[in-house]
Amino acid sequence: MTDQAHIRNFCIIAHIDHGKSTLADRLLEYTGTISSREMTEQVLDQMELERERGITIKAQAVRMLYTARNGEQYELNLIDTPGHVDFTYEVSRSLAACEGALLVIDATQGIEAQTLANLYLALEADLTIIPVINKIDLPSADPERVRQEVEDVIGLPASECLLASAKEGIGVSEILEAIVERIPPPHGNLGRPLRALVFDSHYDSYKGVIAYVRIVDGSVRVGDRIAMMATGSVTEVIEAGYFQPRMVSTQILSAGEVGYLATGFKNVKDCRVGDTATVPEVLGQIEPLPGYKPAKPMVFAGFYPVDSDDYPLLREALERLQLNDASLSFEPETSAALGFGFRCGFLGLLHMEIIQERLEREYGLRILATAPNVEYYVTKRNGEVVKVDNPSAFPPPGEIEKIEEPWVELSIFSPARYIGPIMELVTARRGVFKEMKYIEADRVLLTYSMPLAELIVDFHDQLKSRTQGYASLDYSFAGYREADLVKLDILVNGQPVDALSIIVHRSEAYRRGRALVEKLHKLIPRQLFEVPIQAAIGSRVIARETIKALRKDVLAKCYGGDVTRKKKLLEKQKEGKKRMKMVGSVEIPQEAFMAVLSLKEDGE
Ligand SMILES: Nc1nc2c(ncn2[C@@H]2O[C@H](COP(=O)(O)OP(=O)(O)OP(=O)(O)O)[C@@H](O)[C@H]2O)c(=O)[nH]1
Repeated sequence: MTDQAHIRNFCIIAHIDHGKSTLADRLLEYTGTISSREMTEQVLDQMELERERGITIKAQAVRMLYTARNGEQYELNLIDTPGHVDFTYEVSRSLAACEGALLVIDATQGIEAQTLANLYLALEADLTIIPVINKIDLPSADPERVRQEVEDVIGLPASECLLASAKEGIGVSEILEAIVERIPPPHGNLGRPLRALVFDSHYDSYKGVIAYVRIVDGSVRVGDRIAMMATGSVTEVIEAGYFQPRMVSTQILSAGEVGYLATGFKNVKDCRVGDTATVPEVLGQIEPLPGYKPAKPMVFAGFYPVDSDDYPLLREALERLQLNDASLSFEPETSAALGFGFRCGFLGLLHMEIIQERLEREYGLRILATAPNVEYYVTKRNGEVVKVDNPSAFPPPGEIEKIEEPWVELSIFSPARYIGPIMELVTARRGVFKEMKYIEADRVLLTYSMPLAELIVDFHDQLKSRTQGYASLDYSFAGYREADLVKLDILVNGQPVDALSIIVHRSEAYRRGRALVEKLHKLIPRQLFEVPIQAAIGSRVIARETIKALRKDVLAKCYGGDVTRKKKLLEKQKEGKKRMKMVGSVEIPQEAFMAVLSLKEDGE
């Protein structure tokens, strides 16, 4: 147990790729927490997937011991924060466990959308900010320009910026000194009943749910009974400790400290991020720590096993992933076209991709995913309000009084020369311009409101391609607004394919219907008979294409001679079949279900 005056709790916030993980590694190395021999590429990014994608998904905490220039030893707790907009809430809870933050900015790039988004979160949490200008070793680094940016945009004195190269280890000891000198120690009340903030949790098959906690008041010992204030769940602490970076168990964690508690809970739902752990005796008598929000999925998609025998396995896999991920939701759904599957809810598109990849990689499942959509509030003529997270479940048009859809507030950072193309893109997506601010002579911050549904349809890729990769973006949920939306149905061979239905703005319906039908015409392979593809609103067909019947046998062109070639062709066909679904008598490939996602490319 360390006295609070000798504890510093901090995190590192940065835009993606500005060097957060590399700097964390250097700090661990410099403080001897981990020797360079033990050093794996990036200690804090544990999951294989994270490493491959170069992003951090789960927040973690590492304790370092550092002897400062004043001769005293400090316990420095570094809390890692997730680096993607889908995980803003998790970031905010990690920040709430700290008193200070290193704000890492790439000396060649300057401030980006997430630099600011994270900074605002840190300021909301009242953190002391230490700006660190990283990558000064690069020839294109311009630390003076970034220093000025920090002063002009963020409002911190340019003189407070530290210069560093995480890669070369330059500036690391100055950063550690600044952490001790500038970040205030925690001021918890040791004499009060326990209040501990859960800033992350994960499920361990031996120890149950491991909660990552910041002890705000009081203390907790192994064997103590604890209660979660939001969920009301009660358990006994099986083990307590901290990460260095491996788990080190201790008997007690006390006010100001950061560590883990093995709770024995069987599901992270009992121990949610943002909840407050206390002692059961005071439940209902003391205030929980502020800021708890139950995770709310924003993006929904149907997941169907390609092989319908895999349905029970898919359920089991989703259940297991959910043990570890309270923001993943799923419930069974049946599609006339795709059979039995699940409607899953995610925080955002990246979250969805991660889950799909894990199902395939860790559970060997082949999944057919429908195009993602948002959740609508539909008010019916009879006054009833229904939440609809699946386009095929939309009430018939005659029953609908009004429809509301989620909006986001969007900020985009870009060189000024791309303002035109960005404006065009956002306007085409029903975005509403709010504000433009010049950061420097040639860089702007543009703010818009936009429907979330428009953002999840390849917006990010479009933005990148229109700005040659220079623009960065961030968004936050900004409530529901009424919209004139219609359901677009797709009929293949005269049969409506429920999993291909999408919700679109009325003014866009014709264009989108046309584009979708054309795309499907290219994606659905020819069959032995003619297949009409139609787009319809209600019973009105607005677009049609016809896939001609297949006449020749694929093998015919091999003239029977080349056996290896024949084999290859058959292999290829088999490969293609893997992700096909028979819908009525027509085979539809996975790409067809995702076609709606890339529709805008051609249209705009
Ligand atoms: N030249 C140079 N490269 C650096 C420096 N710091 C980090 N990098 C490189 O920049 C890239 C991104 O660094 P990371 O540490 O993974 O960045 P990050 O901010 O953790 O990225 P996310 O985990 O995606 O948020 C890597 O290729 C690093 O090797 C530096 O000081 N100098």
